[in-house]
Formats: sequence, C-alpha cells, structure tokens
Amino acid sequence: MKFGGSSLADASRIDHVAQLIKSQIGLGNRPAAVVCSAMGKTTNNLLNAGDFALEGRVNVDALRTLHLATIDEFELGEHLRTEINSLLDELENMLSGVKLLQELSPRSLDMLVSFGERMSIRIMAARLNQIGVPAEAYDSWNIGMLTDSNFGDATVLPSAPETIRKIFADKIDPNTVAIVTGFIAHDPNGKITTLGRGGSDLTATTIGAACELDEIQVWKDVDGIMSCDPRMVPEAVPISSVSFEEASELAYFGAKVLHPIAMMPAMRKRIPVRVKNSYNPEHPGTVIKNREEGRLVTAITCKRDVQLIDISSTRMLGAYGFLSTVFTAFEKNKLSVDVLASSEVSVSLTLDKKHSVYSGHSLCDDLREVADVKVKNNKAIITLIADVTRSSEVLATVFQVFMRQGIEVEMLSQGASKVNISFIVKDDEVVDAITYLHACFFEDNCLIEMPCPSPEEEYAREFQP
Ligand SMILES: Nc1ncnc2c1ncn2[C@@H]1O[C@H](COP(=O)(O)OP(=O)(O)O)[C@@H](O)[C@H]1O
Ligand SMILES: N[C@@H](CC(=O)OP(=O)(O)O)C(=O)O
Repeated sequence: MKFGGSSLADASRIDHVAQLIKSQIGLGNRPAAVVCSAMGKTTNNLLNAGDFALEGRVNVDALRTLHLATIDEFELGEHLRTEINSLLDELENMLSGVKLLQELSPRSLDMLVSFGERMSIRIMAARLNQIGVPAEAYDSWNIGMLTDSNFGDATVLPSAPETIRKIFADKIDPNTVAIVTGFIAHDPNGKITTLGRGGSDLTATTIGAACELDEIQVWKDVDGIMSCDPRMVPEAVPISSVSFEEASELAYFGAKVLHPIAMMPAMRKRIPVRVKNSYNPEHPGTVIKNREEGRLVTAITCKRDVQLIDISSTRMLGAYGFLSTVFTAFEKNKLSVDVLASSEVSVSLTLDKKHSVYSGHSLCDDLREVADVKVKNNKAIITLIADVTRSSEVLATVFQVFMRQGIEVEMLSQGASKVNISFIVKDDEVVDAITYLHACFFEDNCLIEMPCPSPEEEYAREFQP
C-alpha cells in the first residue's frame, strides 16, 4: 500500500490512514509494506525553504509546526518528538550551510527533500503501534532501495529488486508492518537520491514487484484514474480499468496522478496496480492490468507550456543524414523529445519546460549549419489515450470539435504506441479544447451534434479584431 502526500496532509489524515491499514488487516489484507510520501505539501515547502536559504533566510517553523502538532495531537511520545526534532535540527543546519555557501546542487536538493519522507514514516509507524498494529519505520535504503547517482531523477539499480526480496524474506517480521520512505533512496556511495517528483509510486511498485505481491495499491485523494484531470474538468469520471501501457502514457503525457515510470516494475511481473481513494476507501478505484478491448477513448490529458521546435533542412531535398544530424544534436544536449512529426526535409518536435531551448544547452547553435530552427513558445500537448486501431473515428470527432471552436492544431502525432494520439495547440486554448473533447467522448454532450453556427456567427468569428 502506498499513501501519497494528499492522503497524509495532517494529523487527522495520518490517523485516518492508520485506521484504514488496521481495518484492512482485520479483513485479512495485511500489507507486506506501506510506502509513505511526505505529509501534504512538505516536499514543495522543503524546496521553497532551500530557495529562501539561498536568499539568506533560514526558516523551518511551518515544517516543525506541522510535524510536531501531529505528534502532540495523538501524544505519540517524547522519544518520537526527540527523533523528529533532531531531523528538523539537521534540516535547519543544512539550510544554514546553504545560506553560507550560496550553493544548492542536485545532490544537496535530494538531501534537502529527503527530510519529508524521513519524518512521515516515523510518525505513521508510531501511530500504528499506538492503535495496536505492530509497525516499524524503515528509510528505504535499509530495505535495499539503491539507485544510480543521477540526483533528482535517479534510476533504481537492476540489482535492487533481488536485495529487497531477500531483506523482506529474511529480515522483516511478517507480523510487523514495514513503513517505508517513498521517493528517496541511496546511491552506491551512500548519498541520498530521489526518483523524481511523485516517485513514491515507483518505490511502491519496485517493492511490490520485487516481492511478487498479489496487488500494489496506490492510495490517492481521487476515486482512481479519471477520464481527465478533475481540477480542469469537474465532470471527469473514474475509469474502472486501464492497461499498463495506457497508464504509462497518461502519466508521461501530463496526468499528475501517477509517476511516469512507476508502471514498469509491475508491468514486467504482470502485477495489477490499483489506484484507490483514501477519502473513499469503499470505492473500487482503477485497476491497472492487461488491456481490455472495446473502448474508443479511455482518458484525455495534457502537458502545458511546452515549446514547439520546427527544424527545416537547408540542404537539397533528398539529402541523407538530416535526421541523424538532428538527433545527434539532441543526444549531445541530453534532450528528450515528447512528440515528433517529420517530412523528408523538416522535423517538428516538442520539448517540455525543463528542457526548453532557453535552459542553457546549445541545440540551436549545433543545428545552425544544416537547418533553420524556429522555436514557438506557449504550446500545449493534448493527448488522447485511445484505441488507435479506430483512429479515424477519434480524429473525425476531434477535428469537428476543433473546427467548430476555431482551435487550430499545429502538429499531430499518432506514434508507434497503440494508445496515444497527440495534438499540439496554443496553450491558452487547452482548457477549452479539453472541456469540449471531454463533453464529446465522456458526457454524451457533443458539440458536433449541435446546430451549425449561423452565417452571422461565422462572419463575426472570422472578422473579429
Ligand atoms: N487523470 C487523472 N485522474 C486522477 N487524478 C488526476 C488526473 N490528472 C490529474 N490528477 C490529479 O492527481 C491528483 C492525485 O495525485 P497526487 O496529488 O500526486 O496524489 P498523491 O500525493 O496522493 O500521490 C488528484 O488530486 C488529481 O487532481
Ligand atoms: N513527496 C514527493 C514524492 C511523492 O511521490 O509524493 P506524492 O505521493 O505526494 O505525489 C513529491 O512530492 O514529489
């Protein structure tokens, strides 16, 4: 079972999750491990504290208040209070170091954010013990979570699952619930790393797959994976089941509900992952397993604020080696492309904000010799997770909706994935576009069945200043 920050926002939520684990054990569903994220928005607050330290201010008061108030609310004891206070003191010292050195490297950032999960697991284990569920807190490296040294976005070492399996088999008492830090790990030198934002999902699937469990449960604040981000489209509905591939594409193309590569370990071992709502535990949520046929569109997602890059060859038509030159430049600059469309003499592709051409790399310079490069900002990718074998049906509906709404598609991609059709539109049109598409595919409220606009309306739209 994995509980994210949204399920662990404050003392009452910690208690609610502890009671939920206890009731599951009562029903015979004892979790092999419980993976916890940091409480509420703690990771963001730690990152902000780092920025403030660089500006000369060191302040951990809000973090101290949240964690100590939770301990005091349930009288979890002086021993835990001392333990958490000493973690907070360590954090404060670290921030003083950042203030003095004026330096916050990716390695230091990983150390900084690690305090959130290191505190939450200790509090959760204490509350469980207090309500009669034997539990022990583990920093994940003590159960074998080792990664490479790519700070901020580390990859789990191939040897880690076997170590985890052995530790669970030989060292962890099956009658005691192991409460494990999500998101953080150690590199082979014992330095703290992180798996990228939202990485606790990946910790859970790594442990679940290593121990070959029956099911991996990821508990959130929504009734499972929804047809769309419910913050963008309140009419979004939960989906009862999606395939591993659909869930991965959804996460990769912007749905904040899951970590993009969290599905991988479970997919390799074909272990179902269930997304459930800790605020509504009776709801069955979404099960992620093998593909089910028969659905045209499963979900809609978007990635906002991306750059569209048009690269046109300055050489003759038919000159070979163009694509190879383009992709060598991307490799050299360690840039990963999201969506791509090409002709013989041009390539259009998108880069997300963290890879933007203004973030210090030399892509444009590297391509100047062979191509004209045009960078267009403020674009968004809308992705439909759909049955690509019925793409004409999907595309016909999408383009009728867009045509009616005057939304222009600047690029379109239907790649090798059998579940993903992506459109690039202007970022400021994305909410409207998704709302209309959602109405069409999920709400039986399709604009294209509405009467055509009158000639006056058409004229007004076309000639509006
Ligand atoms: N397609 C989607 N389905 C469900 N939730 C989504 C989707 N897209 C975005 N979200 C957002 O993801 C949130 C849950 O993810 P997150 O906040 O990371 O949870 P946690 O912190 O518990 O891991 C939801 O509150 C919801 O607003
Ligand atoms: N606390 C980390 C890791 C994580 O997975 O969090 P959550 O489960 O709340 O998305 C983060 O905020 O990125």
